Amino acid sequence: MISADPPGTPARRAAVRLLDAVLRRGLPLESALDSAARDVARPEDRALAYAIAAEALRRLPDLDALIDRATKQRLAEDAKARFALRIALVQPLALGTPPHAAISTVLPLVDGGPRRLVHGVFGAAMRAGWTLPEVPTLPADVACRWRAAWGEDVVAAAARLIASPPPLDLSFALPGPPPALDGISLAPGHLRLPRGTNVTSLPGFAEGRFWVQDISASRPARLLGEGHGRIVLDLCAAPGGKTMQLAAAGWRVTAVDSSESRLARLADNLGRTGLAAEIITADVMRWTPPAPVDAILLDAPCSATGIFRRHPDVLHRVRPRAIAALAQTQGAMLARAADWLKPGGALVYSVCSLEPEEGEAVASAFAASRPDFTLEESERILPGAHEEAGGADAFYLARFRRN
Ligand SMILES: C[S@@+](CC[C@H](N)C(=O)[O-])C[C@H]1O[C@@H](n2cnc3c(N)ncnc32)[C@H](O)[C@@H]1O
Repeated sequence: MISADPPGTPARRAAVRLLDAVLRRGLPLESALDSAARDVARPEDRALAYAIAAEALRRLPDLDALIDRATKQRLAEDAKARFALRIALVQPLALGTPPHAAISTVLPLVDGGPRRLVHGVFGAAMRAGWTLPEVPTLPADVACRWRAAWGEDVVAAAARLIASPPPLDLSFALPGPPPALDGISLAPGHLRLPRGTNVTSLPGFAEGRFWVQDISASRPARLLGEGHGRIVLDLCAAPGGKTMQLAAAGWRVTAVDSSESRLARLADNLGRTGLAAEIITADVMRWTPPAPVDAILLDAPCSATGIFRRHPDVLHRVRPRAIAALAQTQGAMLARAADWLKPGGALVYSVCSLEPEEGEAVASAFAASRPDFTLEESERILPGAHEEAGGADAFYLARFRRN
């Protein structure tokens, strides 16, 4: 059977399914893609579906405000028409899609349903020339949580950051970037290129001269310094940004992670960069190393609310209960890992979270329960850091020393 739908419709259908996966089922955007785009064959169309859904999540409160302004009776949060309108409106208002291309590919998704309503609201918004605010509005519960933790300035900086995807940050195995790349360096071994740069086509990528890693994500491994052949456990290591940094800094790295698929990416990354690490597939809560080690980096599983620019889904699906559960896991992992360290060794704990329950609170509970450890250094990276250069992910990191 030949479908009469316009060619771009499957990508929009996948975008609606992605929104549904995040907002109604609480799934991460990235992991929902395969299922949502199951009938989308071309990689470009999958990428388009992802980009539309991600942009709708960045702009959700503002899109909903427009929809509410144009409807006499407020649509339910999970109404089919609201989902279709979010996907239709975000395209001309934030992605530069011509309005007719946006609406003609969305209307087939509501055939036999609220087609007239979707068409009417979309047309009204276009005719009235409504726009989205330059600085997006954060979801109210998230703004309230971050305001209580960090204050109004941080909430405002976070809102400014979410307006666009981040620039491309590279980490280099060798000091100093190759001269062919023109960007800004914010730290030794770091180079920032404009957003949208295609990393695989850069000179030096195939030869493994660098890997993609946000400037903030490169901070935890820097806290361990040069390895000089000493042994480090990289716990929760995949896909391996910190493993590569540690190997490049002269550590003998054992990388442990429970996810086989993520470890496969780590192995690919090592293969491309020519760096070495022992790879172990294991649950950190069950595994034990054969002997005490010189250093440990625990980049623990977390809410990932610090990387909301890349993963705007976290703004809509991470709730306080999940944050509390993750903080508990982090504390348990930290307590377990601490016993594997030689006296004098360093233990780095990090999370890409913007929740103090996951960073500061876990580190202070650990420090209070382990007098044999000293907190030597800690850093909280908040939205607003490096803003003039394009921003940075939010992180918490701490280095403890075993006395
Ligand atoms: C923040 S990511 C790690 C990022 C990585 N360190 C890097 O720099 O590329 C957290 C990782 O923890 C892993 N993980 C979660 N629970 C785990 C467990 N119980 N044991 C081992 N790994 C676990 C996940 O598979 C995920 O790869």
